[in-house]
Amino acid sequence: MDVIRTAIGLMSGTSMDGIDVALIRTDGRGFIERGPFLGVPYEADFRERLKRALELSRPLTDRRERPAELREIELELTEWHALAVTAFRQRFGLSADAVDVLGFHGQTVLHRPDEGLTIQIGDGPQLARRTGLPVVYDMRANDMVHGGQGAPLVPAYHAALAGKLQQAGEAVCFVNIGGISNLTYIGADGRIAAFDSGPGNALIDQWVEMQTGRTYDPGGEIGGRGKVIPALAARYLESPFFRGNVRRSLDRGDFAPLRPEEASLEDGARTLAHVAAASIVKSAGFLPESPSTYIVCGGGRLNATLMAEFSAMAEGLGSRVLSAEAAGFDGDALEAEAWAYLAVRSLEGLPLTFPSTTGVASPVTGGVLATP
Ligand SMILES: Nc1ncnc2c1ncn2[C@@H]1O[C@H](COP(=O)(O)OP(=O)(O)OP(=O)(O)O)[C@@H](O)[C@H]1O
Ligand SMILES: CC(=O)N[C@H]1[C@@H]2OC[C@@H](O2)[C@@H](O)[C@@H]1O[C@H](C)C(=O)O
Repeated sequence: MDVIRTAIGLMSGTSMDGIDVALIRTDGRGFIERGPFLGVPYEADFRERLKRALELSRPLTDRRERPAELREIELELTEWHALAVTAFRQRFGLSADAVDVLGFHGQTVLHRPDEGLTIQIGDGPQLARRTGLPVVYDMRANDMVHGGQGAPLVPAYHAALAGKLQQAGEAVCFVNIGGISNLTYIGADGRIAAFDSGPGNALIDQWVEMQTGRTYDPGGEIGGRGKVIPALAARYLESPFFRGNVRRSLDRGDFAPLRPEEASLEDGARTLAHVAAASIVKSAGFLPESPSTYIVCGGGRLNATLMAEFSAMAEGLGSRVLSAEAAGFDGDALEAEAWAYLAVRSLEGLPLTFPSTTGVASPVTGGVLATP
């Protein structure tokens, strides 16, 4: 029988809003028992530090390079993760020996798949020392070494979850609307296709923050009062990203933010919600077939304006749209759960990525193990 491990996944995504912490028990294959979840938001000052880390990383050409200030931020990020693990353990009464491994994503600070470069900051050995737990980290690198895009990695977990769906026997597609959005299609025959689909919340967040100081559009309420400006939407939707047959993965900075003079607060938020919704539908055109059901996870599912647009577009094409919760999952926890799942797969030497998920030449494992 396969070994079942208890793993905690730690995800700090492109929205840079905090750390998602989730526990699962799994064999890294078909057995998955989902446990608790905790979101640990960053303080405003630290979000600024992360933005600074993106700036500092822009000129880097070697993924191991750490200019002094970037290294400082890496250690601060690692400490935030150690504190998040402590908070999670205390909240859910978990002793140290109740957990077998941590799956540590770190923070992507630069992602240039065309140059074979992806950089995640986060010090795995330091996190292992601070928590006293084994840590699997740096899970994107090996995929790139083998010709993959280095993202998305969550599809392996989506595929495992698909077996639990009532919709089994139909083509389903997980949509993650984070800072960037990505899709995982699982056909009725189990076939997988996955790729980044376009800008998600990051453009909306940047716009709303620039105009109001709030870090996102709560419930999509601001955008709900605006109208779509077609010429601005077209500027994003006519990007070469949506053309050509090779799907590529995205960096947070690949789509330029709106400029203040280009729209009112409300019209900008509405236009960018439209762009996020339409990007998913455009990219879904590259799936093997139109899915019967979309299952939406990530913070973007809480933006009602974005969701109304996406649902109308998808339903117009004959697909049904469900929130992760309606499908029996936790849409906030899913990426962190995935990182826990991938950590266990890494320990087992199982592939994390596949030709149909990242374009890697053949299925490869990944991740580096640090022990306390
Ligand atoms: N109540 C809400 N209303 C509207 N939007 C929300 C709400 N809560 C979260 N969001 C949006 O979701 C974002 C966070 O989503 P999520 O945590 O899925 O992203 P991420 O994991 O950082 O990104 P990625 O998946 O690209 O790595 C926030 O930045 C915000 O834009
Ligand atoms: C390089 C990087 O960090 N990419 C993220 C980002 O955020 C969403 C999308 O772009 C996805 O490709 C990926 O994250 C998810 C968790 C993934 O790898 O599946």
